[in-house]
Amino acid sequence: MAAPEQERPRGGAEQAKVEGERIPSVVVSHVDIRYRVYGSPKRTDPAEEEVESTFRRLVGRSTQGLGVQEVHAVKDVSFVAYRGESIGIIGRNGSGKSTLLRSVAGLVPPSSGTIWLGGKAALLGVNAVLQRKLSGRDNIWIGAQAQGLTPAQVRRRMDDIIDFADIGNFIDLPMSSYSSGMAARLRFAISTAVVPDILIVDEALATGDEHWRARATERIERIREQAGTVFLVAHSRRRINELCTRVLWMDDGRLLGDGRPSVINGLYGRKYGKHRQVWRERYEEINRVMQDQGPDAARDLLRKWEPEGNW
Ligand SMILES: Nc1ncnc2c1ncn2[C@@H]1O[C@H](COP(=O)(O)OP(=O)(O)OP(=O)(O)O)[C@@H](O)[C@H]1O
Repeated sequence: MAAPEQERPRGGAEQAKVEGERIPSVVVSHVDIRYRVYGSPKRTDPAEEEVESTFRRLVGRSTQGLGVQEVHAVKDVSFVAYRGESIGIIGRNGSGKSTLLRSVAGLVPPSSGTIWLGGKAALLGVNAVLQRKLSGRDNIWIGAQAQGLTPAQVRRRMDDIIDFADIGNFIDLPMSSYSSGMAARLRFAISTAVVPDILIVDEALATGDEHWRARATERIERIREQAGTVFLVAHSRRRINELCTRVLWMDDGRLLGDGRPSVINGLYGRKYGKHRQVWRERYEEINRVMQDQGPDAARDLLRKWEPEGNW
């Protein structure tokens, strides 16, 4: 793995002295990512944007509008991640967290700048592709082999993966019959069956009950201990505090802060204050309602909070 000019270590023994035994796993150097979009202009009110983004994510309905524009989602971001770190990404909706991590996973090419990886990166996101028409068991076959396991290895690990996903008899039904929480659990179980060098988790922990969260947390912790690097986007600062050794704070596409969770979360809380916290809690509540009662109930709740919204 090459290092970019400005971050190039002095090498050999000198590097070990300077950085201890830290081994870089991801180097992101001056990365910019732009999307071309067809639609209405971006909302500027944070509350509106939050509700809209949540709604889009939950019920999959896109907003309509005219015109072509460019969204500059990630702006000149640079950092180095090391093996053994678990790094939380925080920032308001639309600040570029997912885009940055999708780019680290190789799914979105940077418009400029460079990303070096010291190993294989696996994205464990809400958008990971599984086959909805196939059963959970079939998806394990395909998904685990796609991650590099041999058929014999999949056979050996099958029970463990099924056990971890904890979806009972649904394992032999098509995934189209799964609740979003069940699908997320299966996805998580498949993605973590192989310990990747770099694991990227995008909000997977936001779905599910306390019991599931505890198990998922334990699994992430185990992967982290196995010397990989974990990136985590979560909408709860408590989760980030529990799981991460370092936090990157994205704001309007830029990397605004990088440091220990206690320090960065403190700053973040002061910047966004109470209003922000209210919407974070609402976000979690709407996720729960969506999962337990479905999209109609979620829409009712959104209407109650934001009567002016177009739900
Ligand atoms: N596929 C896409 N096409 C066009 N624009 C996109 C696409 N994905 C994201 N964007 C835009 O890029 C910007 C950054 O979005 P991104 O999803 O990376 O932010 P985020 O911080 O992860 O947000 P959230 O917390 O809502 O998930 C936003 O303005 C978003 O609308």
